Amino acid sequence: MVEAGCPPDDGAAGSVTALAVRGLTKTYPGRRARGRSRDQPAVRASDGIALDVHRGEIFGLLGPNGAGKTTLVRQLTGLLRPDEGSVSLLGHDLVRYPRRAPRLLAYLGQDATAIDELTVSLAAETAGRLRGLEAADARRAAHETLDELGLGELAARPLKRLSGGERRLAAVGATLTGERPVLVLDEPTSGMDPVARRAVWSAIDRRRAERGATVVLVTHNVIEAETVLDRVAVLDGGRVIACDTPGGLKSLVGDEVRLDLVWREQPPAADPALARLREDARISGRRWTLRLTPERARAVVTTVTAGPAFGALDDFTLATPSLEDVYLALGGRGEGLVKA
Ligand SMILES: Nc1ncnc2c1ncn2[C@@H]1O[C@H](COP(=O)(O)OP(=O)(O)OP(=O)(O)O)[C@@H](O)[C@H]1O
Repeated sequence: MVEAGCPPDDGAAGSVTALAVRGLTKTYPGRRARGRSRDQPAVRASDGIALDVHRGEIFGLLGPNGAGKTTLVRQLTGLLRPDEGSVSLLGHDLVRYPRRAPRLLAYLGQDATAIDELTVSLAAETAGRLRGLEAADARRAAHETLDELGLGELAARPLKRLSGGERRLAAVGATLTGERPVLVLDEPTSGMDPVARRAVWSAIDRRRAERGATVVLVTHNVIEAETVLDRVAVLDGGRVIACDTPGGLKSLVGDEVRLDLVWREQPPAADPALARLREDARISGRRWTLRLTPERARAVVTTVTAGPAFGALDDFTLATPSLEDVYLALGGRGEGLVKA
């Protein structure tokens, strides 16, 4: 049975709670349509969310488009008022005192157009100043962060003249300049190439390792979620449908392995073994994805590689469960979780 929430856990002995969320509920009101278009119904984007994030933890929010991740983080950062529920960050009640949030956390939203006119270095320096650094210290801190992220060469360029990935990296640079005990990052690496992504993950990890920062992070990227996060809450329809370590979540799907069969064109229709497999497969274009016990997977591989189907097969892979498999096993819609 999967818990519908991520309540206090006793797993991390001696851990201190940095963020405690209880009963968080938010409904966006519906709109009456003018003219001929249809009315927009109200959307319950947070539906009784409970979470605890420990100090020094990198905690992920994973889920498909529209699951309610951004709505949740905007409430965690004091930017959006919940209808009901509580948010306690480092002991501060952020529903009652939302203006305390900027002193406690650095937030990277989904789009950071407000700093588009600034140069990369001025954006970071300004962020440092806003976080209370003296001018010289802000300049030094900005310089260090930009170096750390490999942004030195772009320092004098205005953000609006950068590529999408570069701009996102510059926004991360501004978010990480000047210390805050908590980082809340909404898809920090979206649009970035692998080098930039690695720089971002190292920079985040360094803040946790050297300064004990707590990180709450929204991501669509399943691979990232598996490698950098200590715990993950999977959201769907405004609810936490699972919450655990990546390893703990994977154990929900038992020892099943995933078999992907990619066909050149169409698999041989007359093969009865394939007809049975087709019933169990998730089919996407030429790809069939099956979740099987290791024994059955071995038998299927033997059948398709030894039989007449082999000639029609372009590629096949066997893999241990990923968080994407967990998500599908939990009954999610299986869309919007990107593998990269
Ligand atoms: N300002 C708004 N007014 C009305 N509905 C909204 C508003 N913002 C979000 N929603 C709806 O609330 C739900 C949750 O949206 P939210 O942006 O929190 O999802 P998300 O998980 O962050 O999605 P994505 O991965 O696409 O960024 C969606 O159904 C969305 O359409």
